[in-house]
Amino acid sequence: MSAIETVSEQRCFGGTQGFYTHVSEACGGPMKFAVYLPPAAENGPVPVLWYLAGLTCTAETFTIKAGAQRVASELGLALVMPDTSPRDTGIAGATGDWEFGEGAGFYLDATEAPWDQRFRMYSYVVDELPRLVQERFPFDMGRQGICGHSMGGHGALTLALRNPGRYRSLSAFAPIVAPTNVPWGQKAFPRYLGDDKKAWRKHDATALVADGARFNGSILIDQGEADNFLVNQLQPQRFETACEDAGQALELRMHPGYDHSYYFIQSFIEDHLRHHAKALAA
Ligand SMILES: N[C@@H](CCC(=O)N[C@@H](CSC=O)C(=O)NCC(=O)O)C(=O)O
Repeated sequence: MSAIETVSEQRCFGGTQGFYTHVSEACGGPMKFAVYLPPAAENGPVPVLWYLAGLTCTAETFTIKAGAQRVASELGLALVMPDTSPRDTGIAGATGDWEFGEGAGFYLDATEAPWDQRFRMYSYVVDELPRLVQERFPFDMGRQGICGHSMGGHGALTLALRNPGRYRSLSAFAPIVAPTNVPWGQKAFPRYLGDDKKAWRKHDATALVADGARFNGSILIDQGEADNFLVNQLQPQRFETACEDAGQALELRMHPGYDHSYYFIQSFIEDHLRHHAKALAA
């Protein structure tokens, strides 16, 4: 595991917004990530909220567009924003398609060549990056939450469901809840994971809940009703039904007029941060 190099650090709401890079073992090359440290971090370890972004996004997208730092500062919550995939992989077919490859890592460890060499975002986000950041930043790793948007919402749900006890709070904006049943997953999963759909189920939040996985707490999901991807790609009712059948606590809030953009995320990010801060209170 290589050292973290600082790209930039700037004062923000009394804390520090930083961008960093390091060489990742899991992803076989350089990776970028962002961290917001609230002012409370000057006095001791603070709880950590992981934010996983969607297709086409980088570590900058949420950091710049969501407007999360003001409330994170107030709540004493650190934010960590990983990139959405390895970059500059040189793998044929890894660029040029916004739904697959670079910028579209789907928070899984690919098992199919050539993707299995670099596209290992599950191990990166669950294992490598937490070990790295806890050495550098004053994080209370006993108080971690996870949130994400769209492909990153899929990441947040599947990582939390697969790692009981790791994350004490869970929320998502417009998540892909059933990738095995929608075009985004049906396009990416055969290439990353092969054709055996049994292997896809542990990367599908709805299938995970149906197969017995649970999150110990209530899951918050916000979804815009004017989201262009709602009917074809997102289908939150699939997850809602699975949670109802399983007795998994879920608050799914539908918002008329809101689309898939960061204007939607900006509008509700404060609710999510407060949801996490409440669950992560010491
Ligand atoms: N280029 C695409 C649109 C891509 C897009 O909307 N990406 C979303 C995430 S979609 C699911 O993971 C996003 O977060 N974009 C970043 C942003 O700043 O909005 C197209 O042509 O439709």
